[in-house]
Amino acid sequence: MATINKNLSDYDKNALPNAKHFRFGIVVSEWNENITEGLYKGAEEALLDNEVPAENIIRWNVPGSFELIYGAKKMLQTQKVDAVITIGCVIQGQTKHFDFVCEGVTQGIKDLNIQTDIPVIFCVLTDNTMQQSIDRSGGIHGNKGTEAAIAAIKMAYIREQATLVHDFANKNLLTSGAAQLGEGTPLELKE
Ligand SMILES: Nc1c(NC[C@H](O)[C@H](O)[C@H](O)CO)[nH]c(=O)[nH]c1=O
Ligand SMILES: CC(=O)[C@@H](O)COP(=O)(O)O
Repeated sequence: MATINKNLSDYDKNALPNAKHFRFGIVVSEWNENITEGLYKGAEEALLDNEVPAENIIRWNVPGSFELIYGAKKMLQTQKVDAVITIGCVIQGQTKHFDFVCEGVTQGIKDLNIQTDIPVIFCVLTDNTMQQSIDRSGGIHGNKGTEAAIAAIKMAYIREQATLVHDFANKNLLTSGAAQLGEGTPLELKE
């Protein structure tokens, strides 16, 4: 389904996990800041709407979308976050630079998701025109920043649950390799 067939801002709050205890890093590109500020606003509002405390949202700015990769890497290495949202807007110019920036950012953020344990969300518009970017950062098609924040909440939850299951299994494996269910042993949420 293409963006024109769905509103990027639509989500069902009741279908989302509790996000109050999660910390989110948001790395924002300064290129096309009229767009990236709108994307950030959408992401921030969606996190706050889901009761994420303001102090649990850490924002860093970087010069351009290509620097989102390094900014996200240092954010997840140093800020004890449960997910990172990378926000950028790349618009086609006269040269092939657009292709290389878009490919580089896409591959770099993909690599972070493979090489680290923290989900990194791709909120980078790669548009042909400024109008397309306006339409997707709070315009007629909604806000991709909102979509990214909801994805960040869902992925932080998946990471939390996967960690619990992994730790539980490691602590309670029988010689057979089956997980031993202790009598009334509650799963303790990791700090
Ligand atoms: N043209 C756009 C850029 N270009 C700059 C690069 O992202 C990068 O900052 C530079 O090559 C130095 O490493 N960045 C965007 O975010 N959006 C553009 O449209
Ligand atoms: C994505 C870009 O770097 C691009 O907007 C720069 O414009 P140009 O290709 O005209 O140099």
